[in-house]
Amino acid sequence: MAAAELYGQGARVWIPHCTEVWRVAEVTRGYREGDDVLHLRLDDASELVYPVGSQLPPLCNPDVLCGEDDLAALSYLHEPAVLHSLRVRFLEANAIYTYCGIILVAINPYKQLPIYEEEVIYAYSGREVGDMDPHIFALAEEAYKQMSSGSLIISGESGAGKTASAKFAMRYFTTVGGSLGDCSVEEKVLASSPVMEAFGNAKTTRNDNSSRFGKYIEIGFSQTYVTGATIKTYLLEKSRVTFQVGLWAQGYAGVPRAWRPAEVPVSWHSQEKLA
Ligand SMILES: Nc1ncnc2c1ncn2[C@@H]1O[C@H](COP(=O)(O)OP(=O)(O)OP(=O)(O)O)[C@@H](O)[C@H]1O
Repeated sequence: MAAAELYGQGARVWIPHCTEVWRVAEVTRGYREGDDVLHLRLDDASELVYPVGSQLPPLCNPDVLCGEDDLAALSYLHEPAVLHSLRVRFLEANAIYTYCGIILVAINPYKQLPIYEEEVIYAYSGREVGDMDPHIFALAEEAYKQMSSGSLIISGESGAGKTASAKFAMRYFTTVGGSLGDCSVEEKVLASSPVMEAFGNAKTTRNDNSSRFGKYIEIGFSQTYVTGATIKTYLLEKSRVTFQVGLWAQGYAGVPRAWRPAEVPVSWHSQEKLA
């Protein structure tokens, strides 16, 4: 569709904003090919002449699509549309999960929500993705069905909730899979998390219980029963190696070399301290 049609009078667009990140504005004078400005009215009724440069601002989706549980259903899929949809779902419906095609986007609610109980697990068991609200259990069910080839890749910035999501998925597998004979296997699998965290986690400014390395967790099944799990660690990010601030300040004096962060020479730390 031509730009003049899309940016006609009354069309709504997103414009960047210094504190709100994106703000909605309405086109007050239809755009014509070659115009170098767009006449807009913001939601507080103030008028704005917006320089379009080489790119027109992103268009808003129709209100009816707001809060859709799959971002792929949006007419316009761009940063402000994604952020707005996730925000509306989170604030208005307390919905922390949203699909984006086969990907599940999760927002860390930083509080316990009543959506992980056993009855919720059984509600998702045997269902197809899309039958129910987006949920980590829906993806876990999908992986459980595929069994031999299913993997869940959980990524996100520090504190996003990767470890928590992995634990919810493990709880799902051990609940729907149960175990054959030795009924404590699933408890052992779940109980491995605190042990791993005792060795491998540390408090950072982003997360009180931040993982220092990635984990590849392989859950073994015999038919549909959980028989055990193996955890391989990987990606020990050097930037994630922690140290005590006091030691930093002393330039690691007296600290064995093996205990110092390897990637930064001690002298650098000393200079940093002096700076
Ligand atoms: N769905 C959730 N419901 C409630 N609390 C959550 C949820 N997801 C994460 N949290 C909480 O948020 C905090 C950070 O989560 P988590 O440790 O899983 O982050 P992470 O992505 O693994 O971080 P890092 O990369 O630093 O290890 C934890 O205290 C966790 O309990």
